[in-house]
Amino acid sequence: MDSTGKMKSSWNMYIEEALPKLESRNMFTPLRPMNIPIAGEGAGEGEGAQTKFDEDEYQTYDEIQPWDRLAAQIELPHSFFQRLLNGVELVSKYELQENERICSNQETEYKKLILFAGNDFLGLSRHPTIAKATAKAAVEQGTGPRGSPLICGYTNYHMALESSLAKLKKKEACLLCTSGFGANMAVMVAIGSIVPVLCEGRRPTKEEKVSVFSDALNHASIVDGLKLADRLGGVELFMYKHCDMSHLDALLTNCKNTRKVVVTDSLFSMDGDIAPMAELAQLRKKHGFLWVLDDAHGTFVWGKNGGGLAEEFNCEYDVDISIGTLSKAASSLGGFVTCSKIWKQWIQSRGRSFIFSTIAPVPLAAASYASVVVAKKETWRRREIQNRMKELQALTGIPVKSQIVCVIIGDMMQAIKTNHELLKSGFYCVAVGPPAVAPNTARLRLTLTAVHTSEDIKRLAAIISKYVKFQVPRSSNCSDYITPRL
Ligand SMILES: Cc1ncc(COP(=O)(O)O)c(C=O)c1O
Repeated sequence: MDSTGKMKSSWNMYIEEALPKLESRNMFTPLRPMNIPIAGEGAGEGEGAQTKFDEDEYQTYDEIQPWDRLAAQIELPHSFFQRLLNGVELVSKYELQENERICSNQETEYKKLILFAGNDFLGLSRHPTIAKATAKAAVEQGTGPRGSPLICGYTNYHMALESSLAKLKKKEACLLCTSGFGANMAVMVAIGSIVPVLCEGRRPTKEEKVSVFSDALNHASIVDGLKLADRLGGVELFMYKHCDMSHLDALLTNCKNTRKVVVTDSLFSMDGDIAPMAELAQLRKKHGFLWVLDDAHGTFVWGKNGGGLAEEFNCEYDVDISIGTLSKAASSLGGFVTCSKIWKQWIQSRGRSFIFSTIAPVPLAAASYASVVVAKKETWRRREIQNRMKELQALTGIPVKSQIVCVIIGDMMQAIKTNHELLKSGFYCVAVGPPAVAPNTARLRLTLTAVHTSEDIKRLAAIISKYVKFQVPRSSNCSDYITPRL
């Protein structure tokens, strides 16, 4: 039992066994809290400590405001726009040089387009409350943190942000990382280092290893993190077919190791489909694995409070480690890991991409904190995304599962052609082809946001319906794709 009377998980006991071994080898790394002195007349010693993080002081709005629309717009240099129409997506050395020339030329003519390719799902990038919080922090505390979090870069802003994220995800603790990519790498490497630390130099037996089961379409940062974890010699890796719970169940059943981890994206960034959350929770009950969820695209967008897809599917307490990013719906920068206190200690001591990297500058930590507050309170943003999803599905017949809509076209040339029609009509989105996605599944990746209007969707749907003739169900395309991409 722990101090709250709850049964301790076997994974927590395992980490508890490993942590003292780190401590005895001086490899345990505590965070060092500190403040940056506030600038300005009359700001004396200790002023930094008085920075207040009171959610009620952040102004929020009940509906869309004029500035919100800017978050859905983008301007392209005219000559680049022309080149896109001429097929610049087919990247060659010449195209690279040409784009560099355009970048350095400072053009004066720009083409304004409606953006359907970004990850600013809530449209927070132009929110005045967030801009104000960012500017205030920059003026008062500058652009530091001046060092990595284990040296001198962990400020009261970072601490407040961690607490707000842990609360949002209903977890004991949170660890900020440089990016979502770094957060995934840190968790995978930390998992991979448990057995080597426990074995203290001895080669582990096959049964002693941690078995990690990863969805075939997981993000590149999970794939790369697992490759590094594998090199440490303490894990055995299994890839299961994309979102295929029968395959995962069979692999888990056949695996005789006692320590198992399942890692999956919650919302797949190139396919727009959602992991079968309820079934994963059921399988966790059956097999007792550690569930690691990368909720990069779900956080702030899904769930009543914006807690993400685990909140949406009512399985927040089944997820053991929830990873997120502040670079998408929060419209800032940085990654984070929410978990138990003991896992946080382990990850901050073993996750090399956390240890050896600086986290967000103070103004961006302030921006992220303001985003968390605004995202939680402005619930209309989540509602509007759902409305846009329903409208697009009703108008096109495309099964819209999330705010990321993947229109599979198959042939890359056809995908580029359709994209040109969208560009001509004033929409910016991207055509994605292999190797980023499986062969013959070239697609348009569209992202819907809270600041798109019904009128945008109507116009977009009219073009898509006219040109996309090769729609095939997404799930059937990828379920057999088990080769890790890139
Ligand atoms: C599923 C997923 N995880 C992690 C990341 C990395 O996040 P970041 O951009 O903060 O490094 C991304 C970004 O594309 C992503 O799509």
